[in-house]
Amino acid sequence: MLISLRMEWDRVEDRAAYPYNLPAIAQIDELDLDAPIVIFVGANGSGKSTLMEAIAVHLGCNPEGGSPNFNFDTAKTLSSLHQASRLARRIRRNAPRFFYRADAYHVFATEMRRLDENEDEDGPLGANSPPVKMFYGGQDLHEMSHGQAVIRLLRNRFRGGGIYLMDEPEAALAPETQLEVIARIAELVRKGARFVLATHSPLLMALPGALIYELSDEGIARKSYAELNHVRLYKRFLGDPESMVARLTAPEEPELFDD
Ligand SMILES: Nc1ncnc2c1ncn2[C@@H]1O[C@H](COP(=O)(O)OP(=O)(O)OP(=O)(O)O)[C@@H](O)[C@H]1O
Repeated sequence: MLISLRMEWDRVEDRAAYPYNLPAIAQIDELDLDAPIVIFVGANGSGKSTLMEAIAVHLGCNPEGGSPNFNFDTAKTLSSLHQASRLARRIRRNAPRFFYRADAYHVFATEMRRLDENEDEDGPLGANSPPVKMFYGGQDLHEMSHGQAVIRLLRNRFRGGGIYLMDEPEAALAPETQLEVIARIAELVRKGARFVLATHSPLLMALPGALIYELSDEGIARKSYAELNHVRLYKRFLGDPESMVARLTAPEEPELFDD
């Protein structure tokens, strides 16, 4: 169970620098995370992945994705947010944990293949451990579609009692698969698992019992599903796509839709 992310502002040298200059991060003193599902929603660049990475590092996960046993990195630079914050939590030392991030998925799948092909190197679970792919349904992740792999991960790898971070899990998923993800996450939560998601999906935002934070230029605020900007925009669009597109594509200055 995650309890909260507490900022230690006295450890921050430059509040004007990334990531402390992001309005959402700047506003945090203690962010309540005490819910079975926590969801970060917000515009591109509002700081969702930055927050997710810091939580992942606190949990001992590889910030580029995977479990604590994975150790690869991409060109992405990790922010210092984890050094300036504390994650209060109550979880078993050996509780399974995993950080799925859509943007690093192919690097993760390639790392799994490399570990399974390289017999001289111990897998992430140590010497004589079974091939890593056995934990993902026995198939090389590169041999399935990205979306199929996400479902495998949720079905075969994630367990009740685990803690799972997912950054934009919807990136590869058809809407009907997102509904399957909702069902599987709800089932795992009933079995004691905990989830933290960053998402743009109005489907996943409807996960029951979720504590939802909206990140924006104004900062970070707890919101109900119906209050979320994303949800209101989707509703307006789907309620009348023709006129919204007509207004956006009109030769005169397009109208913005932020109310
Ligand atoms: N290493 C870095 N150094 C400086 N700025 C960074 C760094 N990483 C991210 N940023 C900036 O911080 C902001 C927040 O990035 P972040 O990836 O957390 O956003 P996000 O909410 O996850 O966005 P998206 O929805 O597009 O994934 C962005 O404006 C980004 O350009």
